Amino acid sequence: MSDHIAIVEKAGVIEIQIDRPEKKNALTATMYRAMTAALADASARADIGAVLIAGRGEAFCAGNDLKDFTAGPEGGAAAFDFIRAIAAFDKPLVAAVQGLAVGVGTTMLFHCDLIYAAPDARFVMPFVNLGIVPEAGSSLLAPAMMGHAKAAAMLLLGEPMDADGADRSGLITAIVPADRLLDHARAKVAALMAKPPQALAATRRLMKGDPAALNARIEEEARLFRETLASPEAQEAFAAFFEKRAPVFKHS
Ligand SMILES: C/C=C/C(=O)SCCNC(=O)CCNC(=O)[C@H](O)C(C)(C)COP(=O)(O)OP(=O)(O)OC[C@H]1O[C@@H](n2cnc3c(N)ncnc32)[C@H](O)[C@@H]1OP(=O)(O)O
Repeated sequence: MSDHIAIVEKAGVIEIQIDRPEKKNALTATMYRAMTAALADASARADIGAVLIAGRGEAFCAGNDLKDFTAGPEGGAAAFDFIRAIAAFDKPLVAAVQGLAVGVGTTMLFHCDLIYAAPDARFVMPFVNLGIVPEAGSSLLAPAMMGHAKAAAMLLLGEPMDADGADRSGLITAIVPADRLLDHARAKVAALMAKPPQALAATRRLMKGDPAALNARIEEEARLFRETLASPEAQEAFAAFFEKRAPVFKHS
């Protein structure tokens, strides 16, 4: 359970609503655990047909809580459990994204089937800037989805991508006006729920293909992520964030 994750269940759909607007919906270990539990629940129950992920407030999700990353060697463990759960999730996943989607706020979307974004959506994967490496299989999925050159601007330079760019790159399904975003995403979930479930599940499995390469990449990323998290580069990047200053990286 988490105060900052609301689980809303209606008509065979579980909605995971990220609800920590004062921290731009940054995810703590407790929040990841609540999301992972909701996915496990949705997967296990025959009466649940789909999951919708949304963020309350002006941002979708500012990524991992950076304070949690400084919490010792276990920093990031709950995040990787969530990543494994969402990558292996076996029912349709729909996301509604407004405002910022940073780090895992973007990379979780690679595992969603339908992604609707408000015009102000901004997608950022700033791992290199933080002295760490990409996660959730994004080092494999981002180049595959948007091409190496666009993925490099996001993953090597840490450049943001706006809603139009994300629409052109195939990162999202469609742009929807902010005031209709959640209703639109819910209507698409309802449309999925009206489909023949066996055919829908089989089609989704076929579209995802053999998961072996993705799972291997997620684990390789996790290993490097743990290593880099403890590096002086990452420590400097996190300290700079909380001290509200630019980081200084040493070249030796
Ligand atoms: C396995 C997963 C890996 C990852 O996800 S790596 C990615 C981690 N995420 C980040 O690096 C994003 C860090 N946050 C930011 O860069 C900025 O924030 C934003 C661009 C998201 C928003 O900027 P602005 O609109 O100017 O808001 P603000 O004043 O910086 O943030 C409002 C409050 O939210 C806190 N906050 C925002 N993001 C995080 C975070 N990721 N971890 C912890 N706190 C965060 C801030 O510190 C501040 O708090 P206060 O009002 O107390 O100063």
